[in-house]
Amino acid sequence: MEKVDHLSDERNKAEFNVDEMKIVWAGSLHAFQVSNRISRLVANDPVFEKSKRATMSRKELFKNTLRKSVHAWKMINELRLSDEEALRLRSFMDQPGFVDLHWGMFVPAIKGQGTEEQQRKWLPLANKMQIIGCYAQTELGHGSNVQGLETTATFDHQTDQFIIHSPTQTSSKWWPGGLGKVSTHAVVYARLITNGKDYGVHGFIVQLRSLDDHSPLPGITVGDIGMKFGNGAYNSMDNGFLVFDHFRIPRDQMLMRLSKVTREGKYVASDVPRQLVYGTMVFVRQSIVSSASNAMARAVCIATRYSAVRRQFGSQNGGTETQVIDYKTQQNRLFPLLASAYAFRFVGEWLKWLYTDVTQRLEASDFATLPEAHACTAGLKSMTTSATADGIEECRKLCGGHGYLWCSGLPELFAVYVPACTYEGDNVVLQLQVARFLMKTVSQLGSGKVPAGTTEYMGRAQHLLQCRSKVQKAEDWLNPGMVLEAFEARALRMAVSCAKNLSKFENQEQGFSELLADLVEAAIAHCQLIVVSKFIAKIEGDIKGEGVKNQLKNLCYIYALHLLHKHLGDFLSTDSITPEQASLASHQLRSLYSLVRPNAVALVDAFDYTDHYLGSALGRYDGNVYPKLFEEALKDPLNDSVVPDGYVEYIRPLIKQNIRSARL
Ligand SMILES: Cc1cc2nc3c(=O)[nH]c(=O)nc-3n(C[C@H](O)[C@H](O)[C@H](O)COP(=O)(O)OP(=O)(O)OC[C@H]3O[C@@H](n4cnc5c(N)ncnc54)[C@H](O)[C@@H]3O)c2cc1C
Repeated sequence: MEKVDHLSDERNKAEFNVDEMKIVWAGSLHAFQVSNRISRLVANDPVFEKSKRATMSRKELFKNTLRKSVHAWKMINELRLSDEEALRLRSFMDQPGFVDLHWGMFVPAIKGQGTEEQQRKWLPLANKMQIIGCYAQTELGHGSNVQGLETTATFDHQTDQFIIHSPTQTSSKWWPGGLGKVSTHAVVYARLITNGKDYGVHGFIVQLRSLDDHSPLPGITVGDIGMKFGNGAYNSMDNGFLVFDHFRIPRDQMLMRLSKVTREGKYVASDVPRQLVYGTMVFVRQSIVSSASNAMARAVCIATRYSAVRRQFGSQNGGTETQVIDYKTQQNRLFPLLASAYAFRFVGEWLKWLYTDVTQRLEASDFATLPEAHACTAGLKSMTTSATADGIEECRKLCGGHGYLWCSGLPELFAVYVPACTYEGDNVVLQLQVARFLMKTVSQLGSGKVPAGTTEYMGRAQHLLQCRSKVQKAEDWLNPGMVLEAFEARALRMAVSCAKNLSKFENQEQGFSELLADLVEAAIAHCQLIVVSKFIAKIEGDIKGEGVKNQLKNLCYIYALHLLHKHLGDFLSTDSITPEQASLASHQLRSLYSLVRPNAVALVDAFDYTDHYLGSALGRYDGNVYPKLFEEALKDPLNDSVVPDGYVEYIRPLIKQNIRSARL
């Protein structure tokens, strides 16, 4: 049968080379080729089928995850996939599971915090998956406040062991992914106590389950914490609890790269600087920012294709109705999200570079840029995940009623994505770390210390505190210098205003608590400036492909001007722009929407997502939405029979007015 493409008209309208844009989106020709090949490999393998997840019981879903994970592992080995290809395969498999934590947290923790000897012992086992690990930090009583953790690791001089213990119910480990049912080992964070002194929280490698029959070792109680938000969704993951009852591990299972305990029980800090741990944190957070762009892109791809297919109102003389994507309200909600997907992609790319830079500097014992790198990754993790979670929900609404159907792919995407606002640091707590860093930077202005990296603009404080925007006509908002100056002035003025208000308090900490909300706003303004500036840097660079750069320029200014519009209060109250300039920005934004409109479908095609990965009846490549919706509906277990179970017991007695015969 000939394939229909309901979106071919849309694709024909594109004013740029989509294949070249695919390469820009992927980051390089090589990255595109890997993603393209691996995503199709996954899509064509029946084991990776995922459309029935919503109707599976928790146990079926969990077993299905085990099956997929082991099948993926087999493919990785048989096809001798590289680390990069294996990572892509797990990501296109698109089912949260224990492997995410094994590769994403357990292995990096050993690499970052283990001595060379410990790495030689544990990494080969982990790399072959002969042991499966998780990352057990959070407890029932404490997550954000890591220093408040209660689990103890007390050194026993006589046996040369640590005794790991959960002294209270609130000290039970609670949340670690992969812990509940699968992991054989964990990196456990506990308070190190030796010679009666508490040295604070440290990491330990702890075996949890027998490698013969998988039963928990004596002294360990472990299980799953129960169902989470949304059907299917994140419930494929066995987030777990863990209670220790005086469980013993050999001394050499303390992760000893940064500090160690000697045979005599002496605590010795190593000469390896503590800051090295931050390198791992920068790595994990940059990968979260990349995932944010992926999740945003998935949601936007679904909403854009469906908005082009869906028609409501506007028919004249029996003609076709208006595509909902042509409504300016739809564009005003959708196109900034499309622009955000690209913006987060490029800032994620830059963060990868930053990670390499930080690592090289750390190796040369240069810690100068670390606080700035740490603050900016924390802030970007927070800002991009919050915007993405909100963006997915907005895309669901953009798809009207059908967006609420499971088979739209959006409810599950939201349910799986939204905890990214909480794990790896609660988003508000992270912005407060950024705010502390900003307050410190402001307080040092004038001291001769020159702000660097993403705070470089603060070095131009004198100018930025006084300057007036030079925007005079709408097109001026397409001038990178003018856009950047408005964002820099706003961010700096908000930070300086917080610093001034803080200085009114005698007690700085009390002042900080009072001003928390303002401080978070200032931190967000700083992070938005980073994303805007990295997008501008991207479009000012060398970009190949007919029309590609033009499209990216349009998206870049949509991203910036939409933020300006959304946070107009900040821009106006800090006097960074005038009300007239704000209205010119809105005018320019509307023109940009018109430029993006004919390219919208091609711009989401550039993500190169397979229908398998999208998992959406609404976002299908061919736009053949309505037959697919029917097909999905008919698959529902309720439609297995025409007359439902329960008819005889309940419906019939009700309509026959014979309730007494109902089996209650
Ligand atoms: C799906 C999922 C997977 C997870 N996986 C793991 C894992 O593998 N391993 C692991 O160890 N943990 C894991 N976690 C736990 C996660 O890391 C913590 O939940 C997270 O760090 C937040 O901490 P919390 O739960 O203590 O939140 P809380 O800190 O209790 O947050 C509650 C509220 O208090 C606010 N708040 C807290 N402190 C402050 C402050 N100083 N100032 C202002 N407001 C504040 C927060 O903003 C939030 O609104 C996972 C969590 C989830 C949801």
